[in-house]
Amino acid sequence: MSVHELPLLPEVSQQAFRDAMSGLGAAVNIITTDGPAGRAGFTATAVCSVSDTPPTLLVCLNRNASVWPLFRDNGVLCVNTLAAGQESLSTLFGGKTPMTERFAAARWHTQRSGAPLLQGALMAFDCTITQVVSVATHDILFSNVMALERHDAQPGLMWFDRRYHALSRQDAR
Ligand SMILES: NC(=O)C1=CN([C@@H]2O[C@H](COP(=O)(O)OP(=O)(O)OC[C@H]3O[C@@H](n4cnc5c(N)ncnc54)[C@H](O)[C@@H]3O)[C@@H](O)[C@H]2O)C=CC1
Ligand SMILES: Cc1cc2nc3c(=O)[nH]c(=O)nc-3n(C[C@H](O)[C@H](O)[C@H](O)COP(=O)(O)O)c2cc1C
Repeated sequence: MSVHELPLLPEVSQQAFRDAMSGLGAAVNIITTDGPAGRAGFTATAVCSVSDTPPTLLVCLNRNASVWPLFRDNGVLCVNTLAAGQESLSTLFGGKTPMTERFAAARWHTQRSGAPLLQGALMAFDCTITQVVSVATHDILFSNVMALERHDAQPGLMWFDRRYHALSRQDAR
């Protein structure tokens, strides 16, 4: 049977999709930017490795987010992967909190792109945005990694089943 002959099925609802996606565990990241448009950051689990040559990752950003125009205009970002114990930062950057309040809760420095790197993050990927593809409600920000910082002796942080879980290295057998 070709794809054109498949019977018409009812659409998968937004809620059914979200419920199913809640079963895909993911790392928790704070994505930051800075530049002519100003400083901004948001929490994201939709982050993925794309290629190692050149080192490329992607971040999915909802175009309705208040931070969206700042990422578009600055053209740089940093993926700060959170460690266990940094859950409150994730909540702060994932809500409706004013930007100054979000950044006041931690210490930051810069590397090559000028985007803020979080002191004490598990990993920081300092990037230039190389390509933006709009799909449905989100923009996919393809980004070239220009510099890296690692502090990965700490336990990791996962978002799974709509809550945080600490992930220790000893569990990985
Ligand atoms: N990719 C995204 O834009 C994500 C957005 N969120 C936002 O964080 C808040 C809390 O999320 P949860 O507690 O996990 O419960 P939830 O029921 O809103 O989401 C469950 C799962 O569905 C997916 N999801 C949620 N909203 C989405 C969106 N607008 N576009 C694409 N995928 C989406 C994510 O994988 C998420 O973990 C919600 O406001 C949600 O919209 C959370 C995770 C990813
Ligand atoms: C655990 C978690 C994961 C999230 N992942 C994403 C994501 O991958 N992409 C996205 O656009 N928004 C994601 N969000 C929502 C954004 O963090 C939120 O919309 C952002 O802080 C902008 O909010 P604002 O419009 O109030 O500034 C996530 C939120 C939480 C709590």
